[in-house]
Amino acid sequence: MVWSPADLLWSLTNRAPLSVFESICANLALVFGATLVFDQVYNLLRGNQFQPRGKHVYVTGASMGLGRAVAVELAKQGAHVTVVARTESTLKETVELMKQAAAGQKNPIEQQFHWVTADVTDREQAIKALDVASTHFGGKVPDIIMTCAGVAIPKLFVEAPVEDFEKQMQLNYFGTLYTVHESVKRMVQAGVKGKIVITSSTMGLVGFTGYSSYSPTKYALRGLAESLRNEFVMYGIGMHIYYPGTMFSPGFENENLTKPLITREIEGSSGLTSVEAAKGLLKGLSRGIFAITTDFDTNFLRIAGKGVTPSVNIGLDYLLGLFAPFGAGWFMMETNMKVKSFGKKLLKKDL
Ligand SMILES: NC(=O)C1=CN([C@@H]2O[C@H](COP(=O)(O)OP(=O)(O)OC[C@H]3O[C@@H](n4cnc5c(N)ncnc54)[C@H](OP(=O)(O)O)[C@@H]3O)[C@@H](O)[C@H]2O)C=CC1
Ligand SMILES: CCCCCCCCCCCCCCCC(=O)[C@@H](N)CO
Repeated sequence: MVWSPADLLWSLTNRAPLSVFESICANLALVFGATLVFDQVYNLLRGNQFQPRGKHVYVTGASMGLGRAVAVELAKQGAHVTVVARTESTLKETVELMKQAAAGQKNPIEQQFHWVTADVTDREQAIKALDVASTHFGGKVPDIIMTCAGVAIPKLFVEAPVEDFEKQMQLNYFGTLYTVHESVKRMVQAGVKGKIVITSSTMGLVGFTGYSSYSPTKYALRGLAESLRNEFVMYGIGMHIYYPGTMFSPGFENENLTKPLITREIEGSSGLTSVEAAKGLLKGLSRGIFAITTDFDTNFLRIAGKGVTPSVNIGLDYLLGLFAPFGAGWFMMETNMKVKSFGKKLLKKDL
């Protein structure tokens, strides 16, 4: 095997040739190392792909949780931000937090912070909110749209009313769609090469007990993002999708009220604060990543189910992808076992 890159390098040391096994390992290590270096160099050459300073960013679901944290981080980075949700009082709080965050900047610019109340599941309200947000900028559509509004109502399938399925699809999918559709139409018309960032979930990459009404809404967003990423190439509009894992937010506290114990057991207790998640999301955007993750498990699931989604790091994704089936198989077996024993207790009979 003296012809392979690793063998050639090794031969420079004048030691006994590598065995076939050693050679394979060494070559894999070389590819692995090379992709890491390539990724760093590529990122350096490409530069920062997300510069919100002086841009107008429109954030839905920004009265608390992830959306609020994103808005505050953007304020720190010098963006003009319009925050949208249904509750005036908490939106005003977000505006205050943004002002405080912006005040701490090194080279502050004159920034605008606005709030608009709207129920984004109502198409007319969603469109009107965009109009209102634009009025402060001479009628110009925002440069960057980030949709964070969403809800989870975890329950066992047979205990969940059909209304739960409808409600979550209406907010998570259509609530996102209405805003994205209207804003992109305006961007195209005005020739704005903007960016769209939508929020899915780990549950947009995997499904398990308790999330039958939620997971499909987040998978739907994946389909939307995948289609639009390709379509927007013709306009120079950037499309991104964020797959957060657990975030300790007001929404999370709320969903835990209905969450079956088995669902908690499967999902575990680790998670990020909304601020950590928001920072991770913005970092992913600055690297120009299409499918953004901020935790190990979700990144693993992204790689395991990659299909024809653009890579984060081609070599690394491919290498980790070699191991993905083992992790996925393990997770599936473990989860099946957990659910089976949960079922025995619940139904008090053998399944
Ligand atoms: N927390 C988690 O563990 C995870 C969350 N996600 C997703 O991340 C996103 C943010 O989650 P999180 O921060 O926990 O959510 P929160 O419930 O904490 O916040 C949700 C935000 O959306 C707004 N909102 C809710 N309904 C509407 C509506 N009809 N119209 C307009 N705004 C609305 C809320 O404000 P108001 O009530 O005032 O309208 C609030 O600002 C969601 O899409 C969620 O599905 C994904 C993975 C994990
Ligand atoms: C090597 C093993 C790899 C497989 C790991 C799979 C782990 C799954 C953990 C799922 C955590 C759920 C997070 C999202 C929850 C969510 O979206 C709701 N909380 C919404 O608010």
